[in-house]
Formats: sequence, structure tokens, C-alpha cells
Amino acid sequence: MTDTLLSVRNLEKHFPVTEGLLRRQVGTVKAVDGVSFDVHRGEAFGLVGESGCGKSTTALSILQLEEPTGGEVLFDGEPISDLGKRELRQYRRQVQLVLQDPESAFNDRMTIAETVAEPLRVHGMTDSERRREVVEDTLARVGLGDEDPDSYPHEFSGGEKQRIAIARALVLNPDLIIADEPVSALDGRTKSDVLGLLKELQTEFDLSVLLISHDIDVVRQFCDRVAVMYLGSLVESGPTAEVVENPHHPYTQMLLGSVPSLDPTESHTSTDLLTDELPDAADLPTGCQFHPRCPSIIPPSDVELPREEWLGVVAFRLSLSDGYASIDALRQSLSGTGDLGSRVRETFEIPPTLSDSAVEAALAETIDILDGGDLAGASDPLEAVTESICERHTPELQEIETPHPVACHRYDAEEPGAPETEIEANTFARQ
Ligand SMILES: Nc1ncnc2c1ncn2[C@@H]1O[C@H](COP(=O)(O)OP(=O)(O)OP(=O)(O)O)[C@@H](O)[C@H]1O
Repeated sequence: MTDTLLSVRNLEKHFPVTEGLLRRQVGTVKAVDGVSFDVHRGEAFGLVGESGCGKSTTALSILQLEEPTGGEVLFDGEPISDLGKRELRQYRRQVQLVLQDPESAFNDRMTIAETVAEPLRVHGMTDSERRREVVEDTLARVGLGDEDPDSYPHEFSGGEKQRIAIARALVLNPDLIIADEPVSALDGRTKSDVLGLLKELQTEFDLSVLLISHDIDVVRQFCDRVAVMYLGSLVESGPTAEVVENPHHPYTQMLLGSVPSLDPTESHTSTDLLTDELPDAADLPTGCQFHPRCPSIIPPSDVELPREEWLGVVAFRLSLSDGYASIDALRQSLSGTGDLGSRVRETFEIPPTLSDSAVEAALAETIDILDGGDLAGASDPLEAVTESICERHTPELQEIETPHPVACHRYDAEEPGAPETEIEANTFARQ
């Protein structure tokens, strides 16, 4: 018996985007795009990331409720794609799903005893008295021992309903619970009560839990290890305490609500993101997918600009490729009065003259082209001198420290500004 219960290897789930009556494929949503992680026996593993980054699709693919388009899921060392019908049934007994909205597991016309007993019946426990005993015992374990098992779900509060959903997941004695946003519909106190209950049950039954959440605080409270997911890929993973105390990836730093600056004399906050907008899942950015938002986007080695100026220039250029409908739309989005150049500089906090003369000349040329009415080619001069490695190359998830890998070019040894040693890397990330 190995320590690893669930192993997800290069998991991929791409959805076709179709159009028209003939459902012609016009694109692809790479909801999960090469994700790998292991969940060990008895551990709580967290998958964290903003809404839409592919967490639920990962869960559904693990359960084979969505068919993966690539990669492999192994449970107890066995690829689940090889499981026959009976083995798949057994697998679905061993791995239970708890969802954000417990209502989806309930039928209003079934009592809570019937709701919790249903999986037992489906999986072949025919003795109704035995079922009732197991149900009452399970309800007691989730803290609902005093409630009448013959009451109906609508008689319970949100937190109690989630306890019933947990009882329903637990009743088959699973090895792994996949909890997808189990507490995000609950308020403060109830949230910690339900998390506390899950923790108790995890320890008591030596369960593994894959906890999926957009809220890094929930993961921080509950999980031994964590993987941070952004637009279908993992950008960082490691023991939760390490990732939370020393986040390497700017995206993890953003989730934690602080984006440390590269320059210790500058104070940055999460509002310093280049843009708050999550890119279109069917049209992902090139290179590092976080680059259009990243406050730490790396300048080319020959660009010599203070950080704020660099970020202003790059934010302006990336906004042009975001696709304004027209020059008028661009003008309307700019603040200030005066000519186009001064309004661009005011909006993007770019000084009247940049200290790097090559970038200044390219910026002036870009503004001239825009002034002449050409939106399409306007960013070319600026792109020629400011294109970042973060736009060109997708960083690999690499171990800069074991076991705390990160996918960010700031940790590529050859990159300008990259920390040269592990110790330096830590200091760099903390600044
Ligand atoms: N059946 C589908 N067809 C097409 N696209 C899909 C489908 N299911 C999910 N997606 C897309 O895949 C991406 C990832 O969605 P997913 O629900 O896995 O993310 P998530 O991180 O769990 O977010 P949320 O918490 O909002 O559910 C999104 O862009 C979503 O629109």
C-alpha cells in the first residue's frame, strides 16, 4: 500500500466551443490543461483559485463525471480509465463528492433519513433496519443526533443541510471526499463549524479530503498541502503553511491579498495588478497566462525604467491588444483632457518623458499611429522594445525549493532580476 491514494497526471479537459445550428467548432476552452498532483492517504489537499480556473472540472474529471481529454487519474495505483463497470461503481463509492449547494443532493419529498440512506440502498444494503441504524449513527456523527431523522430538508438551516450532505457522503465509508466549495454558501460562524466538523471526521475516519475553494483562507485553515490553479494550470504548490507564508507566484500573492513589490522601497498592494479582469477562457494569453495581470511582469534586459513607469507602459500596450472597438472607444476609456498623448500618460501614470529613450521613442510612435486613426498596428513599435519573456514563454512548474514548485519566469536562473540562489529566492519573494 502506497502513501498516495489519488494521483492526477497531466490531466486535461478541453471543451469545444461551437457556433450555429451545425455546432461548428470555433474554439476550445482549456478548462484543465495538464494538471498533476497527488493526494496522500489521510491528508487534506487543497485546490485553490478564482472562479472559472478549472477546479470543478478537475473534480468532475477525477470522478469520471466528465471524460478527460488527456492525462490520467490513478486511484490506489489503478488508472480509473481501465476500471470496468463494477470497479467504477466501487470507485464511486470510495470517492464521494460534497458540493457547495447541498440542495442538489436532496429531494424535497425525501426525509433526511431517506436522503442519507439512499446511497446505502443504491449500493446494495437491502436491510432497512440496518440502514436506519447506520443513518442514525452517521447523523449523530455530523452533529445532528438530536434531530428527527424523519424531518424534511427544508426544515433545516444552510449549515445543517451541509451537515446532512456530509453525512450522505460519509455513509458509504469512503476513502476520499472531494469537497467542492463546501462552505462558500455559509456565513462566518457556520462556515468554521462545518469546516471543523469535516476536520474531525477526516481525523476520526482517516479520510483523505480534496478541498476545492476560491478562498485561500479556507484552504489555509483546513489543508496540509495546497496547489494553486490559474486558468487550467497549476502555478504553485507545496505544504500549505509554506505556500501561505512564503508565496512565490504573483498570483498566489494576489489571492493572499498582497502583491509584494520587487523593489523593497516600493509598497504594492493587490490593486497594483495590471488589470483585474480574468481573460476569456476560450482565448488564453500566450506565455505565462497570468502576464496580462501580473504586477511583476519582467521587462526585457535592456529596458531601464523604474518599476512604476514600466508597469504603466506595459499596461497601456496590453490594453491595446485587449481590443478596443475603435479609436473613439479608446479615447472614451482614457481619463484627463488635452491631446491623446497626455491622456494616455495620465491614465496609465506614465511621466511626460520616460527615462529610457528607446521606450520613450516607441511610445511616442505608438501614440502617433493611434492619433492617425490606426488601432490595429499601433502597439507594434512599443511591443518591439517592451515585449516580455512572460508573453513569449510558458513557465514550467519547477522546484526552486523542495517541495514547493512554482511556475514563474522570475525564478528562471538566467532571467535578469531572477534570484540566483534558493535563499535569495526566498528573500526576493518575501519583499
Ligand atoms: N461543459 C462545459 N462546456 C464548455 N465550457 C465549460 C464547461 N464546463 C466548464 N467550462 C468552462 O471551463 C472553465 C473552468 O470552469 P470550472 O467550473 O471548472 O471552474 P471553477 O474554477 O470550478 O469555477 P467555479 O467555482 O465558478 O465553478 C470555465 O471557463 C468554464 O466556463
